[in-house]
Formats: sequence, C-alpha cells, structure tokens
Amino acid sequence: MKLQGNNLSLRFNGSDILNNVDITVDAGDFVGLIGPNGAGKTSLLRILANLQQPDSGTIRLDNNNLSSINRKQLAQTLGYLEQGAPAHWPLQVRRLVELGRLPYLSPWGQLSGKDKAIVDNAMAQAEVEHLSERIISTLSGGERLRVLIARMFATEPNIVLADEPIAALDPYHQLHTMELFREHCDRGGSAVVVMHDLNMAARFCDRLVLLNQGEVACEGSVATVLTEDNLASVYGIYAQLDQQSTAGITVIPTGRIPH
Ligand SMILES: Nc1ncnc2c1ncn2[C@@H]1O[C@H](COP(=O)(O)OP(=O)(O)OP(=O)(O)O)[C@@H](O)[C@H]1O
Repeated sequence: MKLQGNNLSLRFNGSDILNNVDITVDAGDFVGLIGPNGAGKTSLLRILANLQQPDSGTIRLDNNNLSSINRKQLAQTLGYLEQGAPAHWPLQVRRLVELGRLPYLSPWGQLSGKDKAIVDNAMAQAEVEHLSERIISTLSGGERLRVLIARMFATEPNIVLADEPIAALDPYHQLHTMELFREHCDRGGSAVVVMHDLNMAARFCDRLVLLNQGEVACEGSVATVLTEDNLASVYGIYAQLDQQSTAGITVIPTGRIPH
C-alpha cells in the first residue's frame, strides 16, 4: 500500500508546526522520521495516523483520501504506537494485546481461534509471552513498550507508524524491535518510525526524512540525509561520519556548534 501526504500544514496558537510537508511511503519502505526536538515529527505522524487533522493538505492511501476510508478498514490498515507507550487501564497483558484484534470483531464478537493464534504469534515475536498474566501498569517502561508493539502487530496492519519505539529499550531490545519493523517491511508492509538514534536509523531504514522547524530539510537515502552539513545545520552538532562501519553509516557526535 502507498501512503502519501501532500502539502501538509498544521498551526497551533498562530505558530506553524508543519509547513507544506510532503511525505510518501511505498510498500516495503522503512522510513525513519528524524529531526530535533520540536521539529514536528509527532505531529506529522499523528496526521498520517488520522489522529490529527491538518489545517491544509491531503493524505491518500492507495490514492483514496484518508477521510473517505471507513474507520474499521483504517484501523485494520494503520498501526500506531504512541510516544512513551502509555497504558490507560490496568489490564492484563494478554487482554491488552488481544485488543489489537478489535478492528476485526463485530460488536460483542468473540476472538476466534485464528485471532488467538495471531495474538500468540505477536506476543512471541515481541518476546513478551512471559508477561502474559501481568497487569500492564506494573511493567517497566521497556516491557510496556514491547507489549504495545505486540498489540500493534496483533492487528496485522499494513503500515506501522511508531513514535520513538526504541527510546526506552536496552540495546538487545532496540535491535530486536528494529528487526521486527525491518521484517514487516521486507514482507511488503511499510513503516514510518520516529527516531533520535541516528545510528539505528542508518542501519535499518531505507530512507530518512529529516524535519526541521516543521519543514522537510532533506529526504532520501541514509547517505543523502546524514551528512556533516545537515547534522550541523539542523541538529547544530559537529559529527564524525564513519561510512565504512559494518553497521552502515555511523554518526559520532563530537561537539555542539555554539549558537
Ligand atoms: N497541542 C499543542 N499546542 C501547542 N503547541 C503544540 C501542540 N502540540 C505540539 N505543539 C508544538 O509543536 C511543535 C512540534 O511538536 P512535536 O511533538 O510534533 O515535535 P517532535 O518533533 O515530535 O519533538 P520531540 O522530538 O521533542 O518529541 C513543538 O514546538 C510543540 O511544542
């Protein structure tokens, strides 16, 4: 599926949060959405997820306007992981992951054997089966995040939109989570993932979109976007780039540029 946002603009209290942003996500694409704090990444992701209406611009899913697609179909197609992975109710972990099947159930419908197998699989993929009986509010931040990743994948969405999914994870689970997104895209799905870890973005993403002050400062391949000039002008840092690293391009921030 193809998700395409054109000329997206958003204003809050008279300030431009997003200004004529274009973004295209094709089937199989793993897009890293990067940029400094306050650049507009979460705002853009929420617009793509149909959780926030832009002040202007259009979003199309396979050439259909997002607003013309029924909510159930949209809920089956778009998976969204909120920043900070909040859990609003003290639910048992397994029940929470089962909520990922809601977009497929009729009102008061029960989970089928197939639904339960998909939930089992999502929990196994995210390595959270051992937490199954726990109450979500008693989990650590990283554990809760992995449960919410399981819930997102339990929906079997075609397009996943994840806001800083690895920020609270240890290195093992960072790699594991990035591999889950990568595998999802290699199976023909697609992902837009907001990240501050430029090295992980460089290693796993096909393309990067660099936002700065609500505008796309640069987009394209990792090598196109992660340049010393872009890191200086957008992040305000000096950085060494290692192009020969076995992990792809690695970025070593070496200092702040005084402003
Ligand atoms: N409801 C709101 N009212 C007013 N301003 C808002 C609102 N939501 C976001 N903003 C502002 O919009 C700008 C972009 O916010 P956004 O959360 O999209 O940034 P971000 O790139 O995701 O940042 P971070 O990396 O810190 O998470 C920020 O300056 C923020 O303060």
